[in-house]
Amino acid sequence: MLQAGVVRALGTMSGTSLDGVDAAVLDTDGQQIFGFGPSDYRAYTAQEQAVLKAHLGCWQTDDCVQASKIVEETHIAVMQLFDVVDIAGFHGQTLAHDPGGRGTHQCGDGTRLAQTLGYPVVWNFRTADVAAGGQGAPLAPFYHFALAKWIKADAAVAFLNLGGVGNITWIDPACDDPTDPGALLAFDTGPANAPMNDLMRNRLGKDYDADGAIAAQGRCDDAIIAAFMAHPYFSMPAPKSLDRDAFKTLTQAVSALSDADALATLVQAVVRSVMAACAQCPRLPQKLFVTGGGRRNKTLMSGLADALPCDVAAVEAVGLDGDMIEAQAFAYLAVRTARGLPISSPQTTGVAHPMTGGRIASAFKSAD
Ligand SMILES: Nc1ncnc2c1ncn2[C@@H]1O[C@H](COP(=O)(O)OP(=O)(O)OP(=O)(O)O)[C@@H](O)[C@H]1O
Ligand SMILES: CC(=O)N[C@H]1[C@@H]2OC[C@@H](O2)[C@@H](O)[C@@H]1O[C@H](C)C(=O)O
Repeated sequence: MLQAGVVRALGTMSGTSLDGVDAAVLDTDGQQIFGFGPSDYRAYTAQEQAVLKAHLGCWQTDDCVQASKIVEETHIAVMQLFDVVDIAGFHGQTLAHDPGGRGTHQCGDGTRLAQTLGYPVVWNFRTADVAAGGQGAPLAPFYHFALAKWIKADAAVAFLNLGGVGNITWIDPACDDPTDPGALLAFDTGPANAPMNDLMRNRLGKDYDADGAIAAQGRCDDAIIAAFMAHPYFSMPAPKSLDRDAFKTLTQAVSALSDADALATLVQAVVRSVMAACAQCPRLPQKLFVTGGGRRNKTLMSGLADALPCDVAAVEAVGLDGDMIEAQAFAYLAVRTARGLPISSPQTTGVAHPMTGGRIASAFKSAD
């Protein structure tokens, strides 16, 4: 049983970029943020990454034993570096996501983590929402709402996460609770780093286009962008969510271009999808705070700043750590789950009512 009041929660995230495990400590009561603790990161080796990639699209636990083992062991290794943890949130690795069809699948067993680490671990965050008719994603938005309060935002703001996939949360900080109908609107914007990373890996054997340096040399192919923006996803009303590889046609379309032109085109695809996302927000945010590894891509950041009619800045501008927001989010959601508070709502996943979610794995093996 979690003690009352503010607790020390450790959150972990292994995102769709497949780059590694982020882990971060948050002091919270499940509603307010009281402070940030230490954080750490464990990169996947090229071999581990290849195994995870080979299991993308896998739905059955029995078919992804090797991937689950990698996810569990890397998480345990990084989580063991932290002391004084009251509870942890373990997202796992999304291998497949099809909320309107087969569901959503994050691999990794939270019970193994809890029993090894000796504290309760909340996991399986997305399944209940999908079972109730929601998208199961994005789930960071309630944490983004708490962050808007933490930075004392006094006008509408948005957080844009640029991971493998992009997602945005628009927030009205005048509201008191994230489940208030007008408090926020959140959804996946489109592909972000995943297509660029895949291109870098396949063509140049590198993880990513550091700082967007190669993209900066290229020219965007406008016909490819026009075809990309005609995808029905962009006119679908929010909330909505995406699987990592939902835009395979974009990857195929740039395959005949030079490295620089292909990357410049993929950067522009992100910029245009974020423009479309801003147009779907209830009103223009005064500021757009960018989090996730994509904020380090200078070509992408200057593309966003040029294209959007609002201020664009990395979250570091307001004293936050853009590498750790998602890990902190799962620390926050773990405490909400332990306290019986909702973690999703009609405005975040499209589920009919605010929903609790997540399973709590106890540190102790059950007697049977
Ligand atoms: N210096 C850099 N220049 C360009 N891109 C970068 C740089 N550093 C990181 N990135 C990009 O950010 C990615 C990692 O981002 P992040 O950690 O936010 O992804 P993630 O945790 O998988 O996210 P999500 O769960 O949101 O998909 C890298 O794979 C790379 O594409
Ligand atoms: C199914 C899934 O894992 N989705 C991820 C992915 O990565 C970014 C975007 O797509 C977002 O919807 C989500 O992650 C973040 C942490 C979220 O749930 O808010």
